[in-house]
Amino acid sequence: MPDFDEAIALLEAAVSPLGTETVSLEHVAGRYLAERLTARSDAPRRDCSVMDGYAVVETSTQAGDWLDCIGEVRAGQLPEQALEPGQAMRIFTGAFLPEGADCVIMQEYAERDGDRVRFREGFGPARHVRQTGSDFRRGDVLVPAGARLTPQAMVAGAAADRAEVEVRHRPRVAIIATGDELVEPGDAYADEATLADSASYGVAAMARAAGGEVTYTARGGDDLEQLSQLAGAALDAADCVVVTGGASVGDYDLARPMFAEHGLEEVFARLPIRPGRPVWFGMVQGKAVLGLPGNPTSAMVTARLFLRPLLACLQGGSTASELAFMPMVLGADFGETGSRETFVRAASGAGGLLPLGNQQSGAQAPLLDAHWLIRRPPGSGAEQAGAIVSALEF
Ligand SMILES: Nc1nc2c(c(=O)[nH]1)N[C@H]1C(S)=C(S)[C@@H](COP(=O)(O)OP(=O)(O)OC[C@H]3O[C@@H](n4cnc5c(N)ncnc54)[C@H](O)[C@@H]3O)O[C@H]1N2
Ligand code: MOO
Repeated sequence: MPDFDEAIALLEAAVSPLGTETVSLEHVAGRYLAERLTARSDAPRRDCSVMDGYAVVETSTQAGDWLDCIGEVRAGQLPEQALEPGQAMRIFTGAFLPEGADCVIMQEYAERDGDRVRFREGFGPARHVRQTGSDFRRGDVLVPAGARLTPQAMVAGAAADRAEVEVRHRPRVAIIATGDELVEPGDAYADEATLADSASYGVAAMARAAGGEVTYTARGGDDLEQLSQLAGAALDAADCVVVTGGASVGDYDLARPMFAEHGLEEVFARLPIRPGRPVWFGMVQGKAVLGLPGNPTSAMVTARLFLRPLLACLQGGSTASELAFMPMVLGADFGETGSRETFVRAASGAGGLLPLGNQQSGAQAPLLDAHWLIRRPPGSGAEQAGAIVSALEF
């Protein structure tokens, strides 16, 4: 049985990125780049002012001395003349410095008298100039291929000065919830034997947030023939299929059997992790199929640990960027976590991460506060508040 890291490596090796398309910059937020975006010019293109004020030659400017004011320059204009020592030019934030100038004095220090200007003590020493190329140079890679266009990356992407960019297709995701007891939320209260299907709503939301497009959803009872039909329809409608429930070893656990006649090639099934031991992954007709445990907390933890990396791989991204565990301070004591590698659900508090009191796989309400997963190696002992733990944003 592979461990968690080995399972992720197996998943990454099995999945190839989807094709690409050219999309206008306006519509690429959240998409993964299929090409790298390089700078077409320096930024700034010339030395420019970061303040509203006066451009001067620093060494020839003393507090109290009058300078000749020779015109002005605004953002979007090229300066019309060079500056000599003893002169100043009115300048505004973002405007290019005239040739000869090397410093901008904020207008708050200026006393203007017609064509003359002088400055009060205390205007230095900051020069208030952004140097040519101090942001980036022509030819620099601003966003690498495989990067996701996050809101921050959109700024760099747009600064690359391209109207259209090549991105990966969004993965079409099918989600099938299995279990006789499941009904659509809204229908459960009237029948005691039923349960609102909650897990697939969380999984769908996570798939969308990770760039997926949910093109097919279905709920199936514990009936192999019916489930097999749903599996076929899901494979037709999507690039990858997620199944919740039916993953374990019970007589009615049919998630893997329902893909058998479609040609399931198992990559892994059952992992030594908690929660989520029954998680499984395989390829069917070249499409990825991920099986998550039905217990809602287990489903969401395994969706975070496997679905997000899977969707990143399909979009040309890396599993590593989705699984960026980081050192975090523990805000409260907690006990030993047992022989399986454990992903403890935690809230964030002022003093660090706070493991939730309810760590049951079937928990639903506590997920609201579960913003972190603390990764505990197999056999980890008790830990005290203040310890540094490895954690992943959930
Ligand atoms: N003998 C064994 N029994 C179990 C094992 C095992 O190794 N040996 N593993 C346990 C573990 S761990 C988990 S996790 C569960 C998950 O198994 P399944 O994936 O087969 O899940 P189900 O049996 O279908 O459902 C479990 C639980 O969750 C509820 N559920 C299912 N789907 C949803 C949904 N979409 N929304 C809300 N709730 C859902 C379902 O009613 C059950 O209560 O198996 C253990 N058993
Ligand atoms: O592995 Mo299950 O997900 O613990 O309850």
